[in-house]
Amino acid sequence: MTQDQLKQAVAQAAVDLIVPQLTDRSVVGVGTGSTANFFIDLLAKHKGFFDGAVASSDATAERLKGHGIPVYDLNSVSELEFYVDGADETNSHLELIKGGGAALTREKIVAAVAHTFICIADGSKLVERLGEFPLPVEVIPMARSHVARELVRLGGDPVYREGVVTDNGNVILDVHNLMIGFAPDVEAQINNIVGVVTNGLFAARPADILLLGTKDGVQTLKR
Ligand SMILES: O=C(CO)[C@H](O)[C@H](O)COP(=O)(O)O
Repeated sequence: MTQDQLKQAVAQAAVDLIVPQLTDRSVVGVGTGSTANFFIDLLAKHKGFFDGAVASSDATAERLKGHGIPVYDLNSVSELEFYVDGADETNSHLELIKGGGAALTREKIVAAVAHTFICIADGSKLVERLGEFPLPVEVIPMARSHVARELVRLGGDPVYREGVVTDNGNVILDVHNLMIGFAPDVEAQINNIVGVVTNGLFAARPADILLLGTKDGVQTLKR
């Protein structure tokens, strides 16, 4: 199976998991990226059986609207049963690295609100130790150099993602070669640097369910 077929399989598994639990009042949190896009396209076949969605990026909002799925501002939604999103890396504790698509901050916000965070990923994303994928950090533009110096002090090699501006008007530093020991501590330490909006470690709020696409089928891992 190709990587895209694996992504499609996990997207379908997420639809199969959540759709029977949705009502006409349900609002679904939707992530960003190619795996999330497969999910959106498959979820759209069930529109009308749920109320709408909250999007983790402008791109996702556009795709949802393109399918005729109503998109709500998170502030107008009192309850979010599910958040479905991809990841750049996951470990067996369902701690993640996200932000390859620069949407990490809104993704983290929507994940924080949702009761159940379902991560959908092809098997290549499962790693023993997080950190081979450079850790994205969203930074207020004027703080870029300061944050980069602090990240070097933490042992990382930050690289400015040239030409990328997030939906929030900020910039991204991708941190290479960072030793991620206890992920919740590293997440908090980086978020404590003045000028950091957030970083792409999802350890304080990991996924609840991981649907992992392998050549032997979709595996379900739970925390
Ligand atoms: O965090 C993300 C976007 O900010 C994505 O979930 C992550 O980059 C995975 O993307 P893809 O599904 O295209 O492999």
